[in-house]
Amino acid sequence: MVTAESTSEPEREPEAESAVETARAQLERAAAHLDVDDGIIERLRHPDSVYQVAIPLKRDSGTTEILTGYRAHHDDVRGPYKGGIRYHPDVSEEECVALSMWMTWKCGVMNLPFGGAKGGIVVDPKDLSETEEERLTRRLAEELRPVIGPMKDIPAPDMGTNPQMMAWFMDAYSMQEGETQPGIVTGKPPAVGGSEGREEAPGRSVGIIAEKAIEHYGWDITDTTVAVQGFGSVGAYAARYLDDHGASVVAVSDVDGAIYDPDGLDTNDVEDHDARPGMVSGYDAPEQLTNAELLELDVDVLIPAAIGNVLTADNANDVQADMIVEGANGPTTSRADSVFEQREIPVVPDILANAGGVTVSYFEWLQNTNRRAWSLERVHDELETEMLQAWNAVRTEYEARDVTWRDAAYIVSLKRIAEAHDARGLWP
Ligand SMILES: NC(=O)C1=CN([C@@H]2O[C@H](COP(=O)(O)OP(=O)(O)OC[C@H]3O[C@@H](n4cnc5c(N)ncnc54)[C@H](OP(=O)(O)O)[C@@H]3O)[C@@H](O)[C@H]2O)C=CC1
Ligand SMILES: O=C(O)CCC(=O)C(=O)O
Repeated sequence: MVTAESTSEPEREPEAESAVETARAQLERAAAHLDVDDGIIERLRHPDSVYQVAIPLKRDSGTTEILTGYRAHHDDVRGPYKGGIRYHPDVSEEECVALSMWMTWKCGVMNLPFGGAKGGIVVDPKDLSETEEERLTRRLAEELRPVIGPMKDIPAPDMGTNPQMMAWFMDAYSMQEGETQPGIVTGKPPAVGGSEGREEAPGRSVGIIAEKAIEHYGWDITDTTVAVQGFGSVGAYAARYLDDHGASVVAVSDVDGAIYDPDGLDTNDVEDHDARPGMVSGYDAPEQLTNAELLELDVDVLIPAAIGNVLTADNANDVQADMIVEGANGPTTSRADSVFEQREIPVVPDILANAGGVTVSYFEWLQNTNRRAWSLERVHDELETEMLQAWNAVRTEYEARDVTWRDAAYIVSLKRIAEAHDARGLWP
């Protein structure tokens, strides 16, 4: 006999795929298409090293707190480690490792002479005054000194960090070295050797790649609707780029929620995270939505550009967008990816779409090395050239092998990285 109890739906646990599990599953899928030594793949499943630091922060109130920081180095076979520093309460060793892996693939797909790193501090930046931010960032630069350097590991901004913090970081490192070392960090303000165009670069590249994908599917950008989760360095510039190029950006969000206008928002009128964090959800728009509702809007292009793991097995079947372009790092779990593949919803991956940030960081590092500053126009032109080259390389694999866009981007990158490992040797 079937009892009421046995027929009731078992409560489903939310999907709990970790960022490292996602990153490894993505690597293994791509590796299956290539003839790469198993030893190299096994090596690339792990970071080279992870450095953990305890950072004393003297609060304005006079009390001292000990915060935890990490710097994960994934691979440097093609050049110095490169990747951002994140200030966020959810930072963990595991997350830094996954993010460092994505940096390796990102630099590979862009053909940049860098490897992958990522770091962060477990802290809510909204709880820090400006003087606390400065003390914390200077101390981080001192703590990380043994593992960073302009030819060794070059940090940059990520979630919760900004150009001013990069200037403090550069100053603290330079004071320890006894000489000005602008090339220790990228994403600085132009006054201290930062590149014009770095701040908007990751969002701009998301816009450039989304435009190419729209063109690839034969859509008209002026008939394309877009929803963007997150309105910071990546989300705001991506939304504004697409808005300026004729798309209708109908929804954007911050941590507290989303705003929606079916006729299209004026994205230049909405204040972004850098201008004033948390202002999006307070904007006077026709409708307010939750972040979860934004992800399920019936739009042409969905751009998750805030945190990781937002598209999971739990909501992938409810996503109504016709295409996803990843602005954030790791917004899609591998199980959600499988659902999208089955539903024939293309997912243009983070390692290609948001790679404009590290690409302009590379330009900044070149400018620092040569002590020359490039014009904004030159940065924009060279970024566009690099993004189109990467897009063409990925599209070639996508069409030749009949794989997903993510697999295609990984294949481009992994080929280059495996070839470098092979050439440097030590593989049986
Ligand atoms: N900065 C860079 O150079 C690059 C960043 N990335 C990636 O892009 C993503 C965003 O980074 P970035 O734009 O720099 O970050 P920012 O700190 O500049 O902005 C983050 C935005 O996301 C919102 N947000 C934060 N938490 C949540 C949440 N739980 N749900 C919804 N929205 C949220 C913030 O809202 P609020 O304003 O309320 O805080 C803010 O609008 C990250 O995954 C990062 O790794 C990728 C390439 C380069
Ligand atoms: O500019 C950089 O070096 C890295 C930016 C970054 O952290 C990222 O692309 O995720």
